[in-house]
Amino acid sequence: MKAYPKVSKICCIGAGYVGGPTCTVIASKCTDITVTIVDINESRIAQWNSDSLPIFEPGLEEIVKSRRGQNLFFSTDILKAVKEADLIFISVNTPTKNFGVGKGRAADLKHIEACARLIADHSTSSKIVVEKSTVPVRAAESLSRILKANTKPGVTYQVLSNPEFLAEGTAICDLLNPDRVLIGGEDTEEGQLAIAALSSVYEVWVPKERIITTNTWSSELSKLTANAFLAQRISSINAISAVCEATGADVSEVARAIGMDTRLGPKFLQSSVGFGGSCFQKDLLNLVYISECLNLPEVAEYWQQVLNMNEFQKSRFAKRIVETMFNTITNKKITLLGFAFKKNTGDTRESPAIYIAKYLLEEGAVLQIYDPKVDSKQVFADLSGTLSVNLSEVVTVSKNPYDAAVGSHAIVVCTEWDEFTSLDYERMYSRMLKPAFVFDGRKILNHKKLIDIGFHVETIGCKLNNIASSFFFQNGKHW
Ligand SMILES: NC(=O)C1=CN([C@@H]2O[C@H](COP(=O)(O)OP(=O)(O)OC[C@H]3O[C@@H](n4cnc5c(N)ncnc54)[C@H](O)[C@@H]3O)[C@@H](O)[C@H]2O)C=CC1
Ligand SMILES: O=C(O)[C@H]1O[C@H](OP(=O)(O)OP(=O)(O)OC[C@H]2O[C@@H](n3ccc(=O)[nH]c3=O)[C@H](O)[C@@H]2O)[C@H](O)[C@@H](O)[C@@H]1O
Repeated sequence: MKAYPKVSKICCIGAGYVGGPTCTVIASKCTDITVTIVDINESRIAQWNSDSLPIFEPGLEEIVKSRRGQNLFFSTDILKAVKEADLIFISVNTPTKNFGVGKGRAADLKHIEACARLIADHSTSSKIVVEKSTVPVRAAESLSRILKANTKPGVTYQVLSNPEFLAEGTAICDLLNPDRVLIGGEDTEEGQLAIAALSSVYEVWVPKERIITTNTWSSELSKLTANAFLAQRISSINAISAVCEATGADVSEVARAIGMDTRLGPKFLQSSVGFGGSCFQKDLLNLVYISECLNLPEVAEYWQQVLNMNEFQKSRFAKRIVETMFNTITNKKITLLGFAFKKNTGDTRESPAIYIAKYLLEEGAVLQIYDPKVDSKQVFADLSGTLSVNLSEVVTVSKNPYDAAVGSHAIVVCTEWDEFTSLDYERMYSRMLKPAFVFDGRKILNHKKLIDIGFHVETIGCKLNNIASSFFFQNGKHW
């Protein structure tokens, strides 16, 4: 068996949050490889080819602009790119199934299967096919079977698992300097050669000791496990935040104290309004479903609890807003700062802000929303559908935070954007009705300073000494 020839043409199917940045970085590091990123979504490809990229990711635009048209191409001509490539990444979406068996939990693999069939139908030369999307364990088996059942004479396939661990908002740093690159493949000579071929692409910039290889199933399961552990840490600290609120302990102090234990480490201990993003919930649901299918109900229940705790955290926070504002927010204007699921991204998928906004709207509030990277079209799309209110009458999306505060009773911080920490809160306060409330769902603001200004401040995981606002209630004075 000969080694695979050096990879010279890569096709990436799926120009989303993973396919776009991942293959852009490959193109920038491996200038001798032609990288073509393809998608069925024509407008997305048009945006990748324009000055206004379809996703915001710090550092991405510069790299795209430096390689686009050189060795990096964005195209809707999927067949051409597939035919020409010797290595194909499948980076399509694998959302939670919303119909049929496994509805609401299993991963929907229809896009992966469509790619497999397209590759099998149109390939006239051998390919390494790489699962980049997050998939259930043993998905590569189905992929392999579809490819092999439809193989043309003289064409062979090797299927590898190469899950992506980048986080949005830090994708480019994560890709340039990954903790590890994981490649799973068959334990056969051909499988090992395919692993070596993909590894050689990463070795251009990733130290070899950080490229780890496993069997295919371990690689697939490691991705689900990594996300499950990360989400579990957030749910764990959020569970403790509820205990803190009931006892007078402070979750930030607890997180600092436990995080200095080198066995635990300080990362992913930021208590919040709850985790969001397109993957934690989806991948946990998938792990729960797989465990149930494997007749492991105790395992399924264990991981389900991480999700339950996240729901509890979001609803606790939303209820607290209403309770604090005298148990009624009907017709009250509330300013939402942040709509993205985390800072440095415009992505709103599963954003806790959507949950909070819907809850407040159901309670009769009027929302004035500001997020530096989420436009009003996206906000209205995310809030549409489930509510019994006429959205355009009760939601305004502002271009700056000061406009969003005009006439408002409360500020609710849903996303930890850095710019929210340096706003002029005296100016915000002067535009608001009194008493003016701040609900800091991300624990990023200077609470003491806000209380000194006159705000009543509530946050996650600690009781604040709102002396200034108690004074207001005692004296009934208008501020
Ligand atoms: N978003 C993230 O930060 C991360 C996502 N992942 C995983 O990567 C995968 C992709 O995620 P995202 O990039 O966020 O999804 P996305 O929704 O942003 O992008 C997926 C793209 O695939 C395209 N597509 C779907 N079917 C296609 C087909 N048959 N032919 C051509 N294009 C097709 C869609 O039009 C879409 O543009 C998922 O499995 C996800 O779990 C893994 C790590 C990080
Ligand atoms: O598979 C995926 O999609 C990716 O999912 C996450 O990345 P991402 O969702 O982009 O962002 P995170 O930084 O993990 O944040 C997820 C959510 O948890 C929240 N979070 C994070 C950390 C923390 O300490 N506290 C906390 O509430 C964030 O605000 C956000 O809402 C993982 O971190 C990536 O490794 C993984 O590749």
